[in-house]
Order: sequence, then C-alpha cells, then structure tokens
Amino acid sequence: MNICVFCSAAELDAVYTDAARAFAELLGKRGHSLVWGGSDSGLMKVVADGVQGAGGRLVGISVEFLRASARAGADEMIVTADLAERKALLLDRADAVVVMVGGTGTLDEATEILELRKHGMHAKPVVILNTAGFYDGLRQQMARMEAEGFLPLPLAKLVSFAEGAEEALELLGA
Ligand SMILES: C/C(=C\CNc1ncnc2c1ncn2[C@@H]1O[C@H](COP(=O)(O)O)[C@@H](O)[C@H]1O)CO
Repeated sequence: MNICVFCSAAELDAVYTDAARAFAELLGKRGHSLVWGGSDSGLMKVVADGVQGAGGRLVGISVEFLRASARAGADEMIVTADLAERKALLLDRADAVVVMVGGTGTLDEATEILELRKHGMHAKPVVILNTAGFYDGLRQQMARMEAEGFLPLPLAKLVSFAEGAEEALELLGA
C-alpha cells in the first residue's frame, strides 16, 4: 500500500520518536511505501529513516518554498507550487492516511483530508495514531461534534483512532 503519513517537522521527545520509528519500521518491513511531505527534519525524518531502513519506498511531496529541506535519496520527490497542490497530491498518491503527532501543519492536512472524506470526495481510510494520548483532546472534541449533531455521518465512518503501530496498520488492512 501507499500510506500517507502526516506528522511533525519538529524535533521531539523520545516518547514520540520511538513510537514513530516503530510504526515506520513496521510499514517498511511489510513492504509498504511512505507518502509524506518530503522533508528531512524532525519526526518527518524519523519516519522516512525508519521506512527506508526497513526496505520501504519513499515518495516525497514537497512544496516550492520548502524545497531546500527536501530529503535527498527518496525514491521519488515531487515539488509542488503551493500547499493546496501538495495536499491534493499527497491524497492522490495514497491508499490510506495516518495522522501522527504534529502541530498546525499536521492538523491542517488532517482536517482537509477528513473534510474531503465527509463530502464523499474520497473513501481512503484515515487513522489517527494517538501516541501517548496526544490526540485525546481531539477525540473528545470530535465525539462532542458527533453527539451534538455537527457531523453528517457517524464519527467511526470518518476516522479511526489507534493507540499503537500494529493497531494502526490493522485498521488500514495493511
Ligand atoms: C524548514 C524547516 C522545517 C521544514 N518544515 C516542513 N517541511 C516539510 N513539511 C512541512 C514542514 N512544516 C510543515 N510541513 C507539513 O505539515 C506537516 C508538519 O507540520 P507541523 O506543524 O510540524 O505538524 C507535515 O506533515 C508536512 O507535510 C525548519 O524551519
């Protein structure tokens, strides 16, 4: 499978990097390809290193203003003109999406993919990897959206939450 991963570009604590490495190595060992933002920084680098080191393929979708931080040695590296084009291509090249811990960039990517799914523009599975309970707050917020009628479909049909790497890949059938 081509698995798109959204995750932080920041340098993070071992609780996050260890979990990201474990997920990436499993992805690579199972022969999947990583589709990601293409940067060689922070958790994005940890994931790319883990997948490549375990024999997986790397497909980077960078953007012109971040061209300088694109990873050398990816199997494919595409540079888009802007963030909107990049997000469209990240989804286009993926069979499934995993959202790992991240900041506003990750949240932007995740909500766009969920919004497109909500409107039936794609049916690719989306899993939020809830490392160390990082997304407990988001999960609670989404449960409230569902309970109070803000979602036009059951939350479970929009997104799944996984606590670890094995569960995330199982939810994707990967
Ligand atoms: C140039 C520096 C860092 C590089 N920054 C990014 N490189 C590539 N992709 C990025 C970068 N920042 C955001 N993205 C995309 O959003 C997600 C990460 O954002 P977050 O806010 O860190 O969670 C990630 O999935 C990327 O696709 C040094 O300044």
